[in-house]
Amino acid sequence: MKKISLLGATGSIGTQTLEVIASHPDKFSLEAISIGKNIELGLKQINEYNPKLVSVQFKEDYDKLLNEIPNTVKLVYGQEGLEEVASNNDADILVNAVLGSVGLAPTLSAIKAGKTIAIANKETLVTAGHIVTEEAKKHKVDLLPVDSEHSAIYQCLQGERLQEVEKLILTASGGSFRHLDRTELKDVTVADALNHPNWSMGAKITIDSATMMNKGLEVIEAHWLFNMPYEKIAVLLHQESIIHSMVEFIDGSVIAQLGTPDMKVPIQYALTYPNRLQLHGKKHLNLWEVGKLHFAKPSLERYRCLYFAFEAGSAGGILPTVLNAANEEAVSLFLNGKISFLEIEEAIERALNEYENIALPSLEVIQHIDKETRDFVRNVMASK
Ligand SMILES: NC(=O)C1=CN([C@@H]2O[C@H](COP(=O)(O)OP(=O)(O)OC[C@H]3O[C@@H](n4cnc5c(N)ncnc54)[C@H](OP(=O)(O)O)[C@@H]3O)[C@@H](O)[C@H]2O)C=CC1
Ligand SMILES: CC(=O)[C@@H](O)[C@H](O)COP(=O)(O)O
Ligand SMILES: [Mn+2]
Repeated sequence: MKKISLLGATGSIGTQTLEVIASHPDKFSLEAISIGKNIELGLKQINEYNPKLVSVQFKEDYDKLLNEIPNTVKLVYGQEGLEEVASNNDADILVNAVLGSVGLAPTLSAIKAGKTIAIANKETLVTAGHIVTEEAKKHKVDLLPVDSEHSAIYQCLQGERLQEVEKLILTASGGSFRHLDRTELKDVTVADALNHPNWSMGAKITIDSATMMNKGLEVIEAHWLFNMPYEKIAVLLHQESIIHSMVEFIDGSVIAQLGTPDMKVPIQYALTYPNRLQLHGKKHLNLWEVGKLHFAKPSLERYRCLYFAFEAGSAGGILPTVLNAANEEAVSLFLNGKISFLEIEEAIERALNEYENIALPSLEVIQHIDKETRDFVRNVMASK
């Protein structure tokens, strides 16, 4: 029986993780969950899954929930609550499916507690990849990718040697505006941007897919997870999202991982690794029905965010932190109707131009610059 704790239980990855857990009650049990603002769903999850430890984001919700949950459940809240769910319980594995760089401190707590981490929370690796991977190495903790592309690459690399890799090829759907050129992006709406062609996901990552910052963050995530230089990471437009990513080797062989777009596959693989389990209710890929797959080279002029991510990632230091924080803030402003779609990339470019680089930033510096960048983006976009 594998004991699981889950950060971000009420989100898109979180709810799918709970479904995977529920579908194999003989294999998995749930120890602890964190909930953000969605207390109604969180309460349902507590009653259905009966975790021993629950964290909520806000003190007001903590006070409210105390009288509504069984007294066998320990309730905690805030940043410390996230860290407790990540580390202070009997779980063997933490699924980190929280959104944003708020996931960094709990990830480090889980590593120090020796928990294996199934990581969906890519912002944590982008903002502090050198610290997270160093700590994981030091504490001999496995970081198992949940992101579909990185899970695909992880699967392609089984039994292979990293030094025989020529290139990691991350596939990208192109997002909700892939059929539009830049002049047509001026007046696109939030509702249009949230309409991803292939995946049903949380709002922030869906906007990231539309700007292609998602792929940019994934390039940096791949750099850290697979210890691969940026020159050996490439992005390929693939509109069907059936090939989840590929690895090219020095002899010219290319190994790919394919499947229908369904996040339960990489979630479950991270929970069962190195084994596999039946995935209940899944429609398997039928290439006879699919017929054709399409590929194209993404233009870095069209997808500015992908360009910024390659630049910031390659420069390293504090710039990936700035990139991530500026993006988180700009996407939030866009979702709240405060800025336009194209202003997301404008905000990120301004933030990147604002900072002198700092080599090998400490955790404290990262946390400071993360906050400062968010303030900068809010102020600069409000004063336009
Ligand atoms: N969705 C997908 O298919 C994929 C997602 N990912 C990555 O997984 C992560 C989660 O994405 P997704 O599930 O789509 O996101 P969602 O927005 O659907 O869910 C985010 C979760 O985090 C919680 N949360 C958000 N902010 C805070 C906070 N400040 N403190 C505590 N909890 C918080 C939310 O709580 P609440 O809703 O209760 O407020 C929710 O449980 C992201 O890093 C994303 O890039 C990677 C690959 C695919
Ligand atoms: C499901 C998943 O892993 C997402 O990150 C997905 O890749 C988004 O799709 P695109 O970024 O390719 O549009
Ligand atoms: Mn992905």
